[in-house]
Amino acid sequence: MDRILIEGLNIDTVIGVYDWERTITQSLRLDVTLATDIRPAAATDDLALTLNYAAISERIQRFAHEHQFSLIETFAERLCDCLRREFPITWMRLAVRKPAAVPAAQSVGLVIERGEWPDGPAGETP
Ligand SMILES: Nc1nc2c(c(=O)[nH]1)N=C([C@H](O)[C@@H](O)CO)CN2
Repeated sequence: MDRILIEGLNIDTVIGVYDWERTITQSLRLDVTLATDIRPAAATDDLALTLNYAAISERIQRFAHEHQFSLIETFAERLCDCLRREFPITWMRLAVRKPAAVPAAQSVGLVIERGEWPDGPAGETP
């Protein structure tokens, strides 16, 4: 199965469990993988037949400005729900990194996968 990628998307949002974190915005860095068959769009050169990575990136930025979660877990789960409701995404992987959270670490974060992996050649895995 083909994949559309959005890598290293920086977003600013209110996120964190501590009082001081509720008064500031912090950066998260997102990597998004979206399973799709690119062949209909490639055959017709038509953006409407694929997942528009620009529109999805804008939606992610808007989502980040609209919400103020404590945990990156909640941010990730709710963002996947939102994107899967609004775009024809059958399967996605989302990595959320919070680079400034642990100074001794380059970044901390999580990866989740949601949806059904589309049928494909036997043995193919995400
Ligand atoms: N699994 C998680 N652990 C922690 C989170 C989180 O969102 N998920 N958040 C924090 C604090 O907000 C931290 O980022 C402040 O530096 C701690 N652990």
